Amino acid sequence: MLARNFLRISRLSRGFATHATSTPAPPAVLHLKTGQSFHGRSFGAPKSIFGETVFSTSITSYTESMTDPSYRGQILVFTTPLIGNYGVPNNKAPVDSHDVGVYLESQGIQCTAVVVADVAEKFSHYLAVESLAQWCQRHDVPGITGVDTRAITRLLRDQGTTLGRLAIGSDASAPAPAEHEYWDPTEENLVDQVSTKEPYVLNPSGDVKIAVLDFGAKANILRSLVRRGASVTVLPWNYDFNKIRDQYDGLFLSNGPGDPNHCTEAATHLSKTLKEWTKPVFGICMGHQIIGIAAGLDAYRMTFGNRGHNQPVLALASSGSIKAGRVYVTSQNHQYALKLQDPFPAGWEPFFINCNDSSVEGIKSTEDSGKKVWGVQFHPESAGGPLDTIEMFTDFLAECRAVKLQTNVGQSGVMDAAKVEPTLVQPESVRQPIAATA
Ligand SMILES: NC(=O)CC[C@H](N)C(=O)O
Repeated sequence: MLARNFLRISRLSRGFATHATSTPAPPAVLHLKTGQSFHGRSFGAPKSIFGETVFSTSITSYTESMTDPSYRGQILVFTTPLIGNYGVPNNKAPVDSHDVGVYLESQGIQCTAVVVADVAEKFSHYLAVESLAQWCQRHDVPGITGVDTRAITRLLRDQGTTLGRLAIGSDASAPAPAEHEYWDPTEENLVDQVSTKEPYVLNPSGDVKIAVLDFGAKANILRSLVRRGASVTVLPWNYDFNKIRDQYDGLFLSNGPGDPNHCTEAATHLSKTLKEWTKPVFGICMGHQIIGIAAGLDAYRMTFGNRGHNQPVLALASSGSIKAGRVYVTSQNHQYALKLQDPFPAGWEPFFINCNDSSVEGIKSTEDSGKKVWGVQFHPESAGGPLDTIEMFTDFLAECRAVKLQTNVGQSGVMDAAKVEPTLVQPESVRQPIAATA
């Protein structure tokens, strides 16, 4: 009893640790390519970087947002003024064949830098092991605090997502970069940088076999499939699934960073799949955009995108747990969207629409198309954000199980496992280290 209390007290006191530094933080400036500069103080890594400046309206879950691979190349501005007050938990989960070895959304910080009005130097949470500043320092990611994030957000909202430079220390007194010096991450294929290089399998004994095309999958997408009993084979984003599709009961396309138009190779493979294969397909965010492109829709760049955990979407059709006419509050992080066109390509219909800006939030195959395909622009897996649409994973797997049952009826043997041999490697060893983005 005494020992338990002692453990509890020592855990609590660690949670209330303060990390005020004795030396004053170096100066920092956020320059925008459009000519505005915001002066503040540096925290995290003392390193200057370029990136694409975006804002998120999420109130909590800075740890999940910052480890979401879709933020690759981006300078993330939090509209919530106080960030860091619950610190950062340990991110190293036991690695086994059921899990991806992390508690957060990937191995490390994915965004290029963070911008906050007031970084919390004191943090308090029973799981916290370090402050936001210490975590950023350890991952070589710079931050700026003491800037007017409301003013920055209003600018970005009006002029759109803007290229930026975070200048730290002596760089902060240098003039702003010339326009041509700004680095535009969207010119690169960021998906190729974050996708797994080798296939790997999670939960190989699961009763239903799902292939995941990894465009930069958040860990909670993989967890959400595994925890519902699926065996999950994670494939590189440009893997031609058609070569092995007969071995699988369903195909899933993940989220991912950057411009979906860099991933036409995946869309080409997928259009073949959609023409020749009738098993269930589900895509989230980048995955949804790739499904849309394969279906014949266009993806366009939005002015400032949607980033936050409070985005309302209206369901236009019923499917599984989703009821037409209902509004669901969702987690989002995207800059691109599918263009709404009338009519929609034959065999497809809009599934969700955003209540704020009327952008397309989901598409699905029509009942009479003979297909079972769904794409959603938002993140049903949450992490962070509301769980209003989490049962879409259950719906997808229920459809996969139903199709598997039908397929197996009348067949003598089990499916031919010899045709595909994805190597079972522990996720840790296949995840790429976070490369410097400056
Ligand atoms: N979260 C995502 O998958 C984002 C998709 C794409 N990179 C976009 O910004 O629109």
